[in-house]
Amino acid sequence: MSSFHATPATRTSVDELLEATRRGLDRISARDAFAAFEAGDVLLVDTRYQAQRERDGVIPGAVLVERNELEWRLDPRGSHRLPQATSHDLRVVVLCNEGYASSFAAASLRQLGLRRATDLIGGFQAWKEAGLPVRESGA
Ligand SMILES: O=S(=O)([O-])[S-]
Repeated sequence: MSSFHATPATRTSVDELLEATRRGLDRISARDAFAAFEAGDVLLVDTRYQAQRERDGVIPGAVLVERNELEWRLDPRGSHRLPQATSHDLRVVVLCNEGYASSFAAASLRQLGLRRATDLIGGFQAWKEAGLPVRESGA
């Protein structure tokens, strides 16, 4: 009977992977993201879970896309794309709760050709702590 032995070619820790991923992103602070959002220059994409949104609120004007749908909703060539996802030049700022998962998410969008995709440093928590606009989820 044969057995399967997976031998990883390399072993990278998640911290190393995160650091390497972030080298390819020009991450943005909450205040700078807000300014760009106010200027109509970014699409803010909130990938937090519904439970997090219900607990902490949402950013008015941010688009809600759960992480598992992100690539399908943002690919400008995809049949399931958001109406806003019309160009690879779109400046997308992905946010999660604290700004970890969003770095991997933004890197994935870059692989789709969204060359300006990045993520929000500190995530929603940093946004809220900076006193930037938040409203209740569902309000
Ligand atoms: O844990 S997280 O903030 O990266 S979603």
